[in-house]
Amino acid sequence: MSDAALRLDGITKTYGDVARPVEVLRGVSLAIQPGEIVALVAPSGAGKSTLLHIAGLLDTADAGGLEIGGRDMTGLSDRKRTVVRRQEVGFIYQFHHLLPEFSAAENIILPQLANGVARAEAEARAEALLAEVGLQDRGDHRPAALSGGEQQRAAFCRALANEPRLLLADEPTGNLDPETSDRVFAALMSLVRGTGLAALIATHNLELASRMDRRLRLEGGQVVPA
Ligand SMILES: Nc1ncnc2c1ncn2[C@@H]1O[C@H](COP(=O)(O)OP(=O)(O)OP(=O)(O)O)[C@@H](O)[C@H]1O
Repeated sequence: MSDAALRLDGITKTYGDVARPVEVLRGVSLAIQPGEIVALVAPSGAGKSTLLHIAGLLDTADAGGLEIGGRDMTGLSDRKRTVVRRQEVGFIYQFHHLLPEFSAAENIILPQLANGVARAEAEARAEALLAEVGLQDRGDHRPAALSGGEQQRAAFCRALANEPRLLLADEPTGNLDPETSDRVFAALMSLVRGTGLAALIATHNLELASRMDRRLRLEGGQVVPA
């Protein structure tokens, strides 16, 4: 069997101080295989952002094991964590976080340049990704000139720009109206399916969760099948 794209083993995380600890993750274990799209369903405040940030190397756990693509991430230097994050992980947030002063295409090109991709290649990839989500004519527009759904589709392209092994999404359609959310989610699923990468997608929307391969619930600081 191939290595899991993501493996968490007994991850714990507590915020606050000794007098008033907030135990958010109490031993989270999960594995996601390449090509799998997994929903993470959790009530507000259950710790889903904390879990995604740890999985994506944006935060560190207090204890537990973390592997990305079969490689142990515990004990890596900050510099190495940054390199792995840039090369292997794509992030999508509830709000797009596109850079406002750059066009949609530039937002997809820049992370590639930061990763050492040649400009012409980065431009071609941005164009291809934008076309896949129906934004082939909007690459020159800045985020402010795009609708909410278009901004989010551009953000999907940016997350996939460096061909990550793992996609982590935190309520990717959470700020869109139901109809737009539905269309934008379909674009995301088709993009992800086209690449065969592994995805962990947090959502409150049970209908969207039902369209993924598998569902996990984060409850009481632990992850269980939903
Ligand atoms: N830096 C922090 N210091 C103290 N407590 C924190 C910190 N960050 C998060 N928390 C607490 O940890 C818990 C989990 O937060 P987290 O943001 O991971 O939840 P969530 O499931 O993503 O919630 P939501 O769906 O509302 O965004 C919450 O009770 C939150 O108040």
